[in-house]
Amino acid sequence: MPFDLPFTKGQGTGNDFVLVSDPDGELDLTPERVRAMCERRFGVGGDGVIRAVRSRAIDEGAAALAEEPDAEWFMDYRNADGSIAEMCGNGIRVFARYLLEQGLAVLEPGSTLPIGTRTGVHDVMASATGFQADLGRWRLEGGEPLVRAKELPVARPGLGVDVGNPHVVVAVADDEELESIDLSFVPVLEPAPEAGANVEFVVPGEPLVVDGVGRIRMRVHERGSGETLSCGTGAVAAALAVRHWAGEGAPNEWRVQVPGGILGVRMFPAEDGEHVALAGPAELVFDGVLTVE
Ligand SMILES: N[C@@H](CCC[C@H](N)C(=O)O)C(=O)O
Repeated sequence: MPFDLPFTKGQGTGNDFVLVSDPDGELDLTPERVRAMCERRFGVGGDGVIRAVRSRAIDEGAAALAEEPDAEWFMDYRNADGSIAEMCGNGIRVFARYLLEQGLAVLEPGSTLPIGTRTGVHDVMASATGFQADLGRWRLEGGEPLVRAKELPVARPGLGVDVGNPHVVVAVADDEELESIDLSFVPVLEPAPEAGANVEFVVPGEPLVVDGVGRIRMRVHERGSGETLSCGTGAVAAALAVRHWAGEGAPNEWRVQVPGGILGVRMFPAEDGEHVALAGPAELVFDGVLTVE
């Protein structure tokens, strides 16, 4: 039986999402339904779907509650092709804005909102440009997969970066080369990571550092969504990769320019090792009601 599903459209630096509320975990979010919602001509349109579900209502939420009993809400993120992703850096800021505006959560000035995800609990707080999320620990993957992309003149070595979801960052020659890549075609990685990867094409700034802040330009092809105007975890991976390539003395603060705007990335020491935080805007655009088949 078709049923009505209220939704909110949101975006962060142009990475756009369809958000739905399902507090008791009753919605069967099949890949077909996600694809229909994200379809830009026949549906609402989006790079992904975000379901707000109470952590206690789903099995995956149990780990979040064990880590942080105050993580009442779980961000269930799906890519536009219906696949499940571990994490979404732009999505978590938009999710926080959604919870607050729906009256589902409260964020006192100076406090943090813990949000359950498949990569653990992440604290979100207000920031100058919108929200900042502590995305936790990260790691560089071994190996240098070769990256081929349409209109990229040569295959270039990439650097695998795991920020909860998988990324491969590849530096290209200059802005002209960055713009010329045709990301309507899926970049080819060799060897191909089993679970796929988001691929970030970056141009480090010249100069790289201005007033202590590193600068990067980036385009991205997202696993499960294609080229997007922005990828938050991708910006984090890009900053980590460029800092790694720059070596000793490279900054811990980065400004990443993506087609949809600017994101801030900051690495900082925490009790369990270095964490990385992502800051940027998060907007809700419109509300509606979908008829779901
Ligand atoms: N756009 C997101 C990342 C969404 C998930 C990604 N496509 C994946 O499959 O890992 C972001 O802002 O981080």
